[in-house]
Amino acid sequence: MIKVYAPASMANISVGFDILGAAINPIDGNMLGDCITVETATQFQLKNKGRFVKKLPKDPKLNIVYQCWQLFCQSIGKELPVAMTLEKNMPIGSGLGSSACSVVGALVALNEYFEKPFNEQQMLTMMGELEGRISGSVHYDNVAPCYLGGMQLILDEMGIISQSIPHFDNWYWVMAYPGIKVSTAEARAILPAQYQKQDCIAHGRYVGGFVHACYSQQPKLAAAMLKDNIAEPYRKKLLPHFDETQKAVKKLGALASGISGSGPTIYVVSDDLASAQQIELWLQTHYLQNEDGFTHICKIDQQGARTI
Ligand SMILES: Nc1ncnc2c1ncn2[C@@H]1O[C@H](COP(=O)(O)OP(=O)(O)O)[C@@H](O)[C@H]1O
Ligand SMILES: N[C@@H](CCOP(=O)(O)O)C(=O)O
Repeated sequence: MIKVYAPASMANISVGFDILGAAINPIDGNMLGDCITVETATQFQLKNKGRFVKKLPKDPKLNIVYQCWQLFCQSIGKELPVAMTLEKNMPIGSGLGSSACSVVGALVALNEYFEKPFNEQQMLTMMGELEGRISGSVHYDNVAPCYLGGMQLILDEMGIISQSIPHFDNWYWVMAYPGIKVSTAEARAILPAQYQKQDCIAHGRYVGGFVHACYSQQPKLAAAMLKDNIAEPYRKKLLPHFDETQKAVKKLGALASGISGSGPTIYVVSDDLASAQQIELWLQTHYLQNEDGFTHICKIDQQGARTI
């Protein structure tokens, strides 16, 4: 039997729409991600369990884990009789890469079970295709960090889909999921088809500046560059009182804040644990909308998907 844990991820990180993402890990030891097991069977079976199992599609063939198995079998050229179990611990439509957790967990578990028929690039290509089926277009900024860990910059050139870039070890990422759903496909559909020249120039400056600041280890500059002029102006209306929340966390010492993925989770950066804890408390009281909501103080997860 193989069991794989696939961690939550925050895509975009404000500056890198579709090209930047990081895997995250709560510092209190909680496992924020899906788990998938693969076992021997005489015919294919898929069982679902976990806190968010009720939010999965009713039709089992629409479960992305089933589609992972199908694509894996097609790519290998034969039907593989296995029993898979999805532990759906991640809320769907949360901005924490829930579908990526299932995609990466399922493909890594299958690849491990069958003694690695596919290499890293082949795996990432399959992951991107499956993520694209869900959101309407291929984007690797959740699957790459979830699979490989760390902060990943999507390159998609010369056969290289993604590579990791340095980050700041002392940064805490306070994540707050309010408990409401935002569909990634819908949050992509509301974005403009074209952008003004000055917006493209500013965007290049922000993402280039952030990557430069990460490499040269200038945390203040990096935090100042965490600006989103591509998605945030159009998506913030989907989140509860976003502008007020940003102002409030800034007063509590936040270095930066923004939308995680397509939302409604927000991330807040702090380099001080006491301030991160105060921010978390404020978010628990003011940002969460129902009992499904939660907060976690996280660090960037270096490992990515792993057998447990
Ligand atoms: N195993 C799965 N985990 C998460 N979503 C799934 C899964 N299987 C199918 N889906 C569908 O994929 C879509 C995921 O929605 P999306 O807004 O992209 O969520 P997220 O951004 O959290 O990945 C939903 O329509 C959901 O029903
Ligand atoms: N770059 C994508 C990321 C979506 O992340 P998710 O966690 O909301 O699925 C986008 O912004 O559309």
